[in-house]
Order: sequence, then C-alpha cells, then structure tokens
Amino acid sequence: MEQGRDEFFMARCLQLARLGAGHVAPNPMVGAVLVCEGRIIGEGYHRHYGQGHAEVNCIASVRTEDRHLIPRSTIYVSLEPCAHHGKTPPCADLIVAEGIPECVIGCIDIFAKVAGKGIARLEAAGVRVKTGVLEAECKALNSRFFTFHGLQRPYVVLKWAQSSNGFIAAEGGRPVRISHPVTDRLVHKWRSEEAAILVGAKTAQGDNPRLNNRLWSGRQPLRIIIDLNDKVPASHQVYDKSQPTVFVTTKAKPDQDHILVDGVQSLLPQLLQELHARSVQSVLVEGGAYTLQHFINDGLWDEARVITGANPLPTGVVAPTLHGAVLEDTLLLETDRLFFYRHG
Ligand SMILES: NC(=O)C1=CN([C@@H]2O[C@H](COP(=O)(O)OP(=O)(O)OC[C@H]3O[C@@H](n4cnc5c(N)ncnc54)[C@H](OP(=O)(O)O)[C@@H]3O)[C@@H](O)[C@H]2O)C=CC1
Ligand SMILES: Nc1c(N[C@@H]2O[C@H](COP(=O)(O)O)[C@@H](O)[C@H]2O)[nH]c(=O)[nH]c1=O
Ligand SMILES: [Zn+2]
Repeated sequence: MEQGRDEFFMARCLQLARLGAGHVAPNPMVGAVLVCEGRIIGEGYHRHYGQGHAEVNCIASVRTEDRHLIPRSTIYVSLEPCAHHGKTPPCADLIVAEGIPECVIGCIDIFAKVAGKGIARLEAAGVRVKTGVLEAECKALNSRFFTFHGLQRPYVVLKWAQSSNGFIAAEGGRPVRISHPVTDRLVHKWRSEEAAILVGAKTAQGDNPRLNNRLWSGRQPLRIIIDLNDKVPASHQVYDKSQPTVFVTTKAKPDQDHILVDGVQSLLPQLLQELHARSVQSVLVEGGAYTLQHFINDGLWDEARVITGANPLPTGVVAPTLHGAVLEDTLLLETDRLFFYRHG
C-alpha cells in the first residue's frame, strides 16, 4: 500500500526520536515535525533526560521567516503531547499557545499523568487531533517505557551464548568463550542500552565476571547479582565498586546495596517489583542457565537473544529452553549465528 502523507511525516518523527537513544531514559524517545502545506518548517526530538521535549525543540527550530506559518501548520508527534508540569511545562499548552490548529499523534502516552489528558487539553482548546498513525511502530520504539509503565516491571532481555550443540559452559560449569570477538562488541553495546545486567550466584562465583561495558561507548549498567546465601566471595570483581551493584539476598548485607527477598518462592516477581520501585526500566539477563530458565518459566521476559557459536562442546551446562518464543530476526556475524526472539 502506498504510504500516506501522515505516515510519511510520522516516519520522520520516528527517525528523529531515535536520535535520543541512550540519552533520554527513563523518558521515552519522542520526535516531532511541523508541516505547512506539505513542507517541513520545524523538526525536533527529546535530546536529553530532563531537557526540552520534542515539541518544544521542534517549534523552537522554525526559522524567523517561517514563524508566521505556525498557525497554519500541522504538528506531528510520535507520542501524545504531555499535559503535566514535569521537568518542563506541558507541551499541549505550548501547541495551543502557538495557535497550531492540528496535531497528528503516533500513540497515546501510557504514563498515568499524561494518558489521554494531553489529547483532551488539545481538543478542549479546539485543536483537531488525529491519533494512531504508525501506532505499532511508535509503541515498539519505546517498548521499555511501555512495559515499565504498563506491566509495572522492567523490560527483560534474556541473552546467552551457546555452542553449536547447545551448551553454555563446559563440563562441571567451567566457563568457555563461545562467541566471536565481534559479537562480544555487540553484546557490550547491548549492555550499554539496558539499565541493568543480571546474573545468578553460580555465574558470579565461577566466572568472576566484570559485567561492564568496555568494548562499546556509552553508559554502564547497574549490576544485579542473585546471591541468596552470600556465596560469592567478596574478593570477586562484582564487589569492586567500579559501578553500581546490588545483591539480591535473604540476609541483609550492611555494607552493600541489596534487595531483601523472603526466599525462592516468587523470587523474580518480588525482585522485579523492587526494581520497578527503583525506576530500573530494563534488565539484560546474561545467565546462567538456572537463572535464565526461571525467567522463562515465570513468563517474565520480553526478548531473547541467542548467540550460537561455530564449535561444539563434548558436554557441559545445557542451554535454557525457550517457551512461547517467536523468532523475529537472525544475523550472521563472523562465525556466529544470532537469533532474536520476542515473547509471543
Ligand atoms: N555462555 C553463556 O552465555 C553463559 C554461560 N554461563 C555459565 O553458566 C554456568 C552457571 O549457570 P548455572 O549453574 O545455571 O547457575 P546460575 O549462574 O544461573 O546461578 C544459579 C544460582 O543463582 C541463584 N538463583 C538465580 N535465580 C534464582 C531464582 N529465580 N530462584 C532462586 N535462586 C536463584 C541460586 O543460587 P543461591 O540460592 O545460592 O543464591 C542458584 O543456584 C557457569 O558455568 C557459567 O560459565 C553463565 C552465563 C552466560
Ligand atoms: N561465555 C560467554 C558469555 N558469558 C557471559 O559473560 C560474562 C562475562 O562477562 P565479562 O567478565 O564482563 O566479560 C559471563 O559471566 C557470562 O554471563 N557471553 C558471551 O556473549 N559469549 C560467551 O562466549
Ligand atoms: Zn512534553
């Protein structure tokens, strides 16, 4: 089907919104364009957390000689304009104050202080509002934000590397490098993109991992270690204070940031509830098999990324088994095959 005019301009909003990736979380990425008689006269996106919203930057970008066109223009925004006084004044009020007669919206904001209220303000002031243009794409762009507010838990990405015959470690849990160094760079990019990284006690104990982002630019994730019985030695790297780290435990740890749980019964729902309370919007779960399988069996995951290396292992720790997974994409990276699943 030929792309319509609204879809064309909304696609541009999405392109702009993506430029905020890595800088706006836990806010959503948002893009806006202002169009007069088919010509874009202003463009903007949310660049940095706490700074101007897409609509503000879009309107501010209009050249002096085009400003008289604003009251004859349509503003396109990938997310419903806000209606609340947050770190900036409401964008719905700005649209009204600028005399913009029409607003085309990608998707409704799920955030309770906005949800539907931005549209109501616009309509009450006589602005014509159209919603749902490229809605699925606009929601998918901010899947972490929508999961966090909609399901009241972080967005969960599972990730592991397995040998060509399905083992994630060698016999007795001896750690092995499975993925290609080029894939490792991509994995570190993934680490930079999520708010937190999580492993189980046996991985923290046996691998002595750093769980940081050192092969890509950008931020470091919060490290989360499930170590209910305090088995990981304090000499291990997860204790090195090089980045924020929280231990999930049944006994208080006075010198460490920790999350207290009351045992293994419903451990993951308890943990995710606490992470939501701490505003952790997403978690990359790197393993091991036991930990990953618990997330899978509890249905508490959104994406899984499985790296299959070129070589087999004679035996070892068996990779987790996914249930309800929909294969979305595959990628050949050097000698690795990458499989991208979403939870169906
Ligand atoms: N190739 C790869 O991608 C990866 C490979 N690995 C490999 O995996 C192996 C370790 O995996 P595995 O043996 O499965 O162990 P895990 O690393 O998954 O650790 C399991 C332990 O974590 C705690 N735990 C985690 N989740 C829960 C839960 N939901 N409920 C209760 N306790 C929980 C428990 O310890 P406790 O009760 O003591 O707290 C449990 O015994 C290592 O050999 C490592 O090298 C690890 C990561 C990735
Ligand atoms: N072996 C293996 C992975 N293992 C994961 O990486 C952790 C080590 O992290 P770090 O110490 O920061 O390098 C380790 O504990 C486990 O969670 N990952 C992969 O992408 N490919 C691999 O082949
Ligand atoms: Zn706003």
